[in-house]
Order: sequence, then C-alpha cells, then structure tokens
Amino acid sequence: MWKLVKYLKNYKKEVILGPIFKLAEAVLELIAPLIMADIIDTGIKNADADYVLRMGGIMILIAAIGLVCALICQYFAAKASQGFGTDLRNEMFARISALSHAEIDAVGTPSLITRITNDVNQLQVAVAMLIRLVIRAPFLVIGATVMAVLIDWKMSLIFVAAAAGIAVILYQIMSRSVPFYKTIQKLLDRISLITRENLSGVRVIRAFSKQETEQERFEEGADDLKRASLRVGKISALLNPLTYLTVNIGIIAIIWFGGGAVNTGMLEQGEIVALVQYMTQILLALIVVANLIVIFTKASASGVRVNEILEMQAAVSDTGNREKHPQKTDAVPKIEFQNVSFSYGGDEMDLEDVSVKIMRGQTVGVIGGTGSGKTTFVNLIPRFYDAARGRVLVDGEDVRDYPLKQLRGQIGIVPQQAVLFSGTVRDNMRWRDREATDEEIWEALRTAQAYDFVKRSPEKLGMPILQGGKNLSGGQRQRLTIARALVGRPEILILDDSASALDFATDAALRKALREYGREITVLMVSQRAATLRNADKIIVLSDGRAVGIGTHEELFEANEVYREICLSQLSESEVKGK
Ligand SMILES: Nc1ncnc2c1ncn2[C@@H]1O[C@H](COP(=O)(O)OP(=O)(O)OP(=O)(O)O)[C@@H](O)[C@H]1O
Repeated sequence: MWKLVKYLKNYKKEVILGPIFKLAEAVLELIAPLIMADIIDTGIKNADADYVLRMGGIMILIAAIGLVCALICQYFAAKASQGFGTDLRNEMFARISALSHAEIDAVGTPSLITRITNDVNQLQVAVAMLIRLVIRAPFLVIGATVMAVLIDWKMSLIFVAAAAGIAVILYQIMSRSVPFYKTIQKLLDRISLITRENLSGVRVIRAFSKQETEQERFEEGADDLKRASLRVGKISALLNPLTYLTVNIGIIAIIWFGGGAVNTGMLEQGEIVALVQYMTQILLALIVVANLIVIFTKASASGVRVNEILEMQAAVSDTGNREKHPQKTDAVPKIEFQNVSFSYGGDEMDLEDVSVKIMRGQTVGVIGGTGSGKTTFVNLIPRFYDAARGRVLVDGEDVRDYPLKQLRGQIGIVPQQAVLFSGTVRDNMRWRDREATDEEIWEALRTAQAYDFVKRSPEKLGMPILQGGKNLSGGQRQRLTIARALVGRPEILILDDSASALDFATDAALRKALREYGREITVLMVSQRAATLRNADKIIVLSDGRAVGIGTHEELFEANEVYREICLSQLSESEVKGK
C-alpha cells in the first residue's frame, strides 16, 4: 500500500495541513474538560455566576474554533483523497490499456473493473482517514492520559489499566477478523464476474431460458459474500460492547476511588468530572483506532490488488523500438512465419512449428477445424501475443522490432466478434484513420457490402449506433467492422472468420470487391467455409496447431487429406472442381 503514497505527491499541502488542523481541534478538545473542572471547582463552588458565564463563553469559543479546524481538515482530506483516487485511476487505466491480451486473460475483465472502481474507493477512504484521524486518535489517547496524570498520577493508573485492557481486546478481534477482508474482496470479484456475464449475455440466457440457473448462480455468490461478511460482522460486533464495558469499569473506578479522594480533600469534584471526560475521550478515540485498523486492512488488501496491475509487465511491449523503414519489394514476403510455436500456457503448444511465406498482394486463406489455431495464427501478426519460438516477420522485419503503433497501423483487423462502439457510423469508421473523409468511408462501406443499409438510413453516416451495435443485425454489424478495417487502406487485412454472419451472395460480393484493391492489400482470410477460400492464392490448412498443408485449392484437394475432408463435407463435386 505504501508504494501508492507517490500518488499523493500533488497533494502535499493537504496531507500536511489537514492533520495539523485536526491536531489543533484535538488540543482544544483536551482543554475543554479542564475548563469544565474550573467552572465546577471555582465558579459553582463560590456561586460566582459571572465566572461561570465567562468560562462558559470561552468553552463555546473553543468549540467554535474546533469546528472550524475540523471543517478545514475535512476539506483538505476530501481534496487529497479525491485527487489521489483520480490520479490513481488514470494511471491504472493507462496501464490496463498497455497490457497485452495474455495479462488481461490472466486477471480477467471483471476483476480489472472491481480493482479500478471498488479497490481505488477503499484506498480513497484510507487517504481521507489518514489525514483526518491517524494523528488525532493516538494524540487524544496519549493527551487524555497525560492530562489525567497532571490531575492526579494515582488516578491515571486506572487509565493505563483501561487502555491496556482495550488494546488486548482490539488485538484479539482484529487478528480474527482481518484475514476475512481479503476473502470478501475476492467474493466481490466473483459477484462482479457473474453480473457482467449476465448483463452481456442476457439475450443468450433468455434464449436458453437459463434465468433461473443464473439467478441461483448469483444467489450462491451473494450467499458466500453474506456468510463471509456476517462472520466478520459477528467478530467485529464484539468490539464496541467490550470496549464500552472496559471504559465504564474505568469510570466506575474513577468515581469510586475519586469519591474517597474528594472526601479526604485530595481531589476536587470538578477534577473527577474532568477525569471521567478524559476517560470518555479515550474510549471514543480507541473506537476510532479500531475502525482505522479495519479501513487500513481493507485498503491494504486493495493496495495489493491495485499494485498488481500497476506493476504488471506487459508480455508484449515496444519499449525502445524505433520506427522501421523496411524495403517493401516483391522479393521480400509481406508476412513470414519462421518455425513459429506458441502456447497460451497449457502443457501443449497451441501453434507448433508453423512456417509460411505470404507475398505482397496475395489473398491467403486459413482453414481448419474448431480450435485448430486459426485465430491464434493471425493474432501473432499484430502482436496480440508474441511467439514463444520462431519469428513472425512483416516486410522482412521481426514484428517485435516495430513500434506497436507502426505495426498495427498498417493492419486492418476484423475480429471474430463484431464489436462496435456507441456513437455514429462515422465515429466507428474513423477508428483506423481519424481524418478519413466521408468519401473514403462510403468507399469502404461499398467494399464491405454495407453501403445500402447505411445509405437507406435517414441519418446516413450520422446513423446512431448503440453500445455494442445492439440496434443492428449480426450481418450488418459484421459488414461495418469490415468497413472499419478498410478505412485508411491497410496494407494487411485480417478477416478472422468475419464473413460467417454474411450470406453466401454477400460473402462472394465482398471477396470480389476486395480483389479490386489488387496488390495494394495483402489479405488473410480465416474461415471454416471452403467455398469462401477456394479462389485464394494460397490456403493454409491448420490442424491441432500445425500447418498440415499449404497450397492452392486444387493442390491441396489433390494431396491433402484434411483439406479434402473439409471440402467434401461442405461442397458438392461440381463446386469442388468449378471456379
Ligand atoms: N485466450 C486463450 N487462453 C487460453 N487458451 C486459448 C485462448 N484462446 C484460444 N485458446 C486455445 O487455443 C487453441 C486454438 O484456439 P483458436 O482460437 O486459435 O482456434 P480457432 O481455429 O480460431 O477456432 P475457431 O474456428 O473455433 O474460432 C484452442 O485449443 C483454444 O482452446
């Protein structure tokens, strides 16, 4: 948690001045019982109304000054804690954006969300408390004890005994409850995961009538959280009664022994009242200390989770990479895989020893069964992941040597899942090229077979798109994601099973339109449909992560068992042979 202190650097003034004002308030609080004692022992004893009123006035003044000090401290605490939270969130967001897919997969999106929201909240509360109470509470405990010693050192022994008793109670309760706070944080992560899955998958859940099962899953998660919270609650609930009991025993002892001392003239009545007030102040301060321990324990669990993100090293990084100026000649393959192997972390390689050359302007198909490694293969080109062995080259340069912006800037990607963002069609189309003109956008829409439905809409390019593209059909979404990748004319276009939601005629029209780009674009087309890839210049057949065949449709159909089987399961004999 202390590693996060650097995020307070912009709020030094608040962090220093806040506690000073709070301390001033505490000093005034410690003076008040002495004045009270004086009122009783001098003003009331001598029936001096003037004295009582004067001293009463001073007490009101002290209370008013204390209030102002408290408000100023509160202002500083709010400013520093909110500013700290904002800076920390901005930094976390930047780090999360720089993480590669591997780390995001490992932590999980819901956990990232709870870390940047709930965990930062806990830390903000801790910062506010740090400024407001961390110095004040111990100061009051020590100060009240010292004041008691000044009044009567023998009576102050009661304070020492009560404080020791409360310290033991605090330790016993905290050591039992603190470990649960970490568990509670994890359970919150789980609830967040279930909620997120349910909200994003609500249509599927309804389609499969799985509402009840999902409700049960959520209730289970909520029950676990309730159980853990109740356990902590039951332990912590003992804190207040036990502390009150100890302090009240202390007060009884003060009155008991103090009464005797008053009778023998060793102590004044007012001094007894002051001692009781100091005892109450100690009680309140110790309860604050207990709450502070809880808040700091939660914050320390949150701090660890936040630090994990801040210290995470992105597996894919481009630190130190300078812009490349490769010779873009026909002699050098546009894309080359040299003995590439990759694993997501399991025992087996998800891609094994793949070597392939893709020349400039070629259209290359990637085919294979479900889970054969097609997406993994194309994901290595824009460096969503890095190869474990071997090299991936673009224009003869290792992809790891390019700045990510330059590498990804020349690639248009259409992912398997058509994701659009809220805004207009125009906003979405300008993701690759902010400066793209309407003409360029219309051209990309035409190639992607999205021209007609956008043109028909009254707002044209201003047509609104809801979050996730929910106001569009699956096919329309997919066409827009294809158009988005084409705007700005990428040198490499990767279509990851992107035509799957298109009918055959549209799929064919898309391929025809793409051919018109000629040699300008190198196209990688992942598909499970043999018909889609039949006319490609080259087809790569993947099976269990291995490239088991590379060649044209005719060559592969002749010589490759896996490819022939795929074709025969999908195409009629005339389709297999026909062009
Ligand atoms: N993020 C991931 N984490 C761990 N394993 C993964 C991940 N993505 C894919 N895999 C595994 O890697 C293998 C190849 O997956 P990949 O997505 O490349 O297959 P695919 O050929 O594109 O399949 P499909 O046609 O079904 O999309 C599969 O066994 C899959 O379980």
